[in-house]
Amino acid sequence: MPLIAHSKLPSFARLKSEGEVVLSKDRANHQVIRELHIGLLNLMPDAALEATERQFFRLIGQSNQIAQFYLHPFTLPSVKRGDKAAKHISEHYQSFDEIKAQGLDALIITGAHVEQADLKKAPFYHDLKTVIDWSYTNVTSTLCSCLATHAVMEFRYQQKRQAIGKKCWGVFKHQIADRSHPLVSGVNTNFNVPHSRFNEITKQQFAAAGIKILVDSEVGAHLCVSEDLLRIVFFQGHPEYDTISLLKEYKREIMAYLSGSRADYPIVPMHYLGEQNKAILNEYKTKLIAGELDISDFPEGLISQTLDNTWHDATRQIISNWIGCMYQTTHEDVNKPFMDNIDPKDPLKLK
Ligand SMILES: CC(C)(COP(=O)(O)OP(=O)(O)OC[C@H]1O[C@@H](n2cnc3c(N)ncnc32)[C@H](O)[C@@H]1OP(=O)(O)O)[C@@H](O)C(=O)NCCC(=O)NCCSC(=O)CCC(=O)O
Ligand SMILES: N[C@@H](CCO)C(=O)O
Repeated sequence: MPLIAHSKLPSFARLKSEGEVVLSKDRANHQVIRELHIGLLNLMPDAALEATERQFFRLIGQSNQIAQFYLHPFTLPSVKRGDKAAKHISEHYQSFDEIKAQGLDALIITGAHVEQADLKKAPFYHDLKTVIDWSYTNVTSTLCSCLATHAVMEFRYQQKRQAIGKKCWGVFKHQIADRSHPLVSGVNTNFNVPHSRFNEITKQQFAAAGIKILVDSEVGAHLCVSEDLLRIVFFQGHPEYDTISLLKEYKREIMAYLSGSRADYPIVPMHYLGEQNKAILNEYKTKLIAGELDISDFPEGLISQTLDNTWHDATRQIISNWIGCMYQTTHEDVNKPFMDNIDPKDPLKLK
């Protein structure tokens, strides 16, 4: 929530010059206080569909205890679904036409499980492009996660993602590359983010497209913003992941090994597990391969008790900053992206 500079106390000006959100009394008196409407385009596979809803809903809810958020989940009909997920979607999700009629202040687009680099082969390619085109002109800010970042880079900036050659999988150290942007205000200078991907947009590609890198890491850029510094926010990692998400993916890979759909036994996600948990999983592997245990013995319950989460605080702060930046610029009418005095080329007046 922004501070109101209701007196000439020098600290207000000082904080404002440091990038904190400080409103003048006049601006505060005229600000429209209303609820916010945020869309969630959920492209995650069936098994992760509802967990992903909860991850993003939780982050939005925790970002501010006073503002009121209406969340609008939707998906694309071109994503193939099983019966259970299809029922959930038909009962609880809106259609894209309903979303357009409703109007959104902000949109989150999740990642999706598409391993091949060429996004054109994804069944939802054209539908996703339609949503992204609509959102750029109708929504104040769109936050893209992982594959959605790759898709926007291809659709809007002609930068195609590239196969890394192995899976970037684990929890990695990140550093803030530009401490002056309000999206990273109040975030620790170093923090961790989970990644789970076979593909990447390189730092050179972001730079060539005029995209600003705000958070960087040993596995590449994570948090970036479009040239106007707000309208598209890119995550390349999965900062929304639950503590247990990578363990569930690891178990899925062991199941793939057992069924013969992958040749090698998976290595554990990097920098995610302590020594004791690695030892437990190593012993499990030995006994599984020897036929003494099966997949039902996978020690998920035991390991989950001591898994660390070293990314959630930073993610919540970034989401809170994103909501704040969006609220300061969005129009009173949810169907218009910006207030009349806002320049869409520089909505935060940072240039
Ligand atoms: C790994 C699985 C298959 C696990 O699902 P399962 O149904 O097998 O889980 P389970 O062990 O049977 O447990 C079911 C319980 O766990 C919950 N659950 C399921 N998945 C979860 C997750 N990821 N995080 C947290 N909780 C999760 C369910 O809601 C359910 O909770 P209740 O029992 O309480 O209801 C799934 O999470 C999944 O598909 N994850 C992959 C997501 C993904 O593809 N991410 C990468 C995007 S990659 C990208 O964007 C780009 C890729 C690239 O370009 O290379
Ligand atoms: N951006 C608006 C709030 C949303 O209507 C304002 O600051 O008045």
